[in-house]
Amino acid sequence: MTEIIDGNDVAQDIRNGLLDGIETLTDAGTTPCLATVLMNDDPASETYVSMKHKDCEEVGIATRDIELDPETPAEELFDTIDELNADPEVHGILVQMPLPDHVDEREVLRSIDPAKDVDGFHPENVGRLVAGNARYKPCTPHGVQKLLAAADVETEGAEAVVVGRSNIVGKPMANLLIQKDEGGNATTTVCHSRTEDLAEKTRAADIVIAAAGVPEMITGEMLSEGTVVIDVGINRVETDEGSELVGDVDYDSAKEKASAITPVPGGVGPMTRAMLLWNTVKSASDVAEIDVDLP
Ligand SMILES: NC(=O)C1=CN([C@@H]2O[C@H](COP(=O)(O)OP(=O)(O)OC[C@H]3O[C@@H](n4cnc5c(N)ncnc54)[C@H](OP(=O)(O)O)[C@@H]3O)[C@@H](O)[C@H]2O)C=CC1
Ligand SMILES: Nc1nc(=O)c2c([nH]1)NC[C@@H]1CN(c3ccc(C(=O)N[C@@H](CCC(=O)O)C(=O)O)cc3)C=[N+]21
Repeated sequence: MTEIIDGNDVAQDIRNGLLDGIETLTDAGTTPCLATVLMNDDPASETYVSMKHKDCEEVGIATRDIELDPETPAEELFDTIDELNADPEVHGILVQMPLPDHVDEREVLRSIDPAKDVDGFHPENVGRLVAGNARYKPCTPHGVQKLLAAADVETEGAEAVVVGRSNIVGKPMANLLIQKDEGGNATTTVCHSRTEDLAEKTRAADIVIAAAGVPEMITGEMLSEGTVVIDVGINRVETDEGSELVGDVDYDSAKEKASAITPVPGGVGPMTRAMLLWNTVKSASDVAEIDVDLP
């Protein structure tokens, strides 16, 4: 039987596991607070940001909701980030990607106070992650680690294949998998668009993590029996019945081979949001100098 790993369930467990810590911090006068900055008109981004706010509300994390017109001069975005950096009540800052073309994404990531960079995208935090001294694990790869742990998948000694090498998913995922740490110690191969024979790599894997942004590209035919399949992809495709959300994995054929698999939606997506809350609580706990148990 193939185990369907339910990301909504695991994410709910994470949120529940944060409640005590949030209460402790709030009672001590430090209510964790996440600020989001949205500067694009993409309806999907608006949906994700509003889901993040709803999650925060559920667990008692305060929020700031900043929306800038996509035409806004870059200077104004930097002023906004500076204000949030300086605001002692704000513990996490998330600037929703993508940004408009006239805004330099790297400059934005550098401008966020690394202590409030709950995405973990600031170069200082990227460096710390690579050096094995992470301050914030990036939310999506961290969420994948939690999903694997929840499904009792042993990463130590496993052959892991990550499909995709982006800065937000593929690279940090591979970094976590090779860490000498729980949820790491995997022998990890990173594949990308120039990989010669992808199917040869995925067939040799115990764990396949698909983050290519190509709808349903990983098929059952590319997998060996018993592989654990984590589908990070979120692609909106048009079908005869209207628009539909699909992953990077061809779910039906992959499910025939996999020992465990994540669905889309309801897999990695909710975990990304849960780990954002996790990082925000960690930030508040660091500021308050109060240790709280994190799930
Ligand atoms: N569930 C969640 O919470 C999140 C989901 N996502 C989703 O995950 C997916 C990946 O996102 P992201 O990393 O930002 O995407 P990017 O487009 O930044 O990166 C995609 C990567 O996949 C590689 N790739 C593209 N086509 C192929 C191919 N045919 N074979 C092998 N590798 C390929 C690219 O290679 P190259 O470098 O050579 O171009 C690149 O490294 C998207 O569907 C996105 O929507 C993203 C963030 C969070
Ligand atoms: N600074 C920044 N940080 C991000 O973490 C970030 C970003 N920018 N830009 C966009 C991507 C994408 N992303 C998702 C988060 C949650 C779901 C999610 O919750 N998905 C649900 C619902 C999907 C739906 O119904 O639309 C699911 O898969 O079940 C999806 C995608 C975070 N991103």
